[in-house]
Amino acid sequence: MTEPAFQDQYPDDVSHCFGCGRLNDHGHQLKSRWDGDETVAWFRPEPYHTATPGFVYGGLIASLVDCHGTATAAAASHRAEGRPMGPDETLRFVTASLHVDFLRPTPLGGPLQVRGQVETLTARKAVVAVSVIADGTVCARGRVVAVRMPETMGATAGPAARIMEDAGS
Ligand SMILES: CCCCCCCCCCCCCCCC(=O)SCCNC(=O)CCNC(=O)[C@H](O)C(C)(C)COP(=O)(O)OP(=O)(O)OC[C@H]1O[C@@H](n2cnc3c(N)ncnc32)[C@H](O)[C@@H]1OP(=O)(O)O
Repeated sequence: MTEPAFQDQYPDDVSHCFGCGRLNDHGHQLKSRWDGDETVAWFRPEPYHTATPGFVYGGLIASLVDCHGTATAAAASHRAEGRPMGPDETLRFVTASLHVDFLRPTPLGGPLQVRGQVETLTARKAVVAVSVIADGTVCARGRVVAVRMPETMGATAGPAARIMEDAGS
């Protein structure tokens, strides 16, 4: 049986993210999982994710790197501390820094593989290298610095909570 995705184990209060929140009907709902010591997610861009005809919009690619990076940080932290992921056991990470190099145009039409590798991990911070691969070719490389989420960013903390509530999510 397939392991549940990291994002499907996030508690409800951090599941509204546009890139990966399972409770965001308008978002990408990215799903990341372990693949040995690396992490992997698959995403098929739609025609409305176009940059120029036939190629994927860079902002979409950046959001895949972002959400796969922070999910990898959370999962790696759980693994390092020997704590299973789950809604009651939360090590939450947000993006402090997001860097993306677009190496070559990313073709639209097929699935993209997003792979993550933890470069460094401490209790408070993870640095994750992420590759975006189309049909075996690395089209973009990114690096995410993910830091433990401040309390002020929880779902009950800001106006976003009210916006999501109003939207019925
Ligand atoms: C069951 C499983 C549960 C899992 C559950 C997970 C839920 C996971 C939430 C889901 C949601 C998805 C999330 C999507 C990813 C977003 O898109 S998140 C949205 C975008 N990000 C933000 O809005 C973050 C806004 N920024 C902040 O709140 C604060 O600046 C931060 C990032 C928390 C950092 O706070 P700070 O007080 O500056 O941190 P500080 O202690 O100074 O630094 C900590 C470390 O980070 C480094 N650092 C800080 N900023 C930077 C930077 N810009 N560049 C490089 N390094 C930096 C520092 O140098 C320091 O490094 P060390 O000295 O430890 O080596």
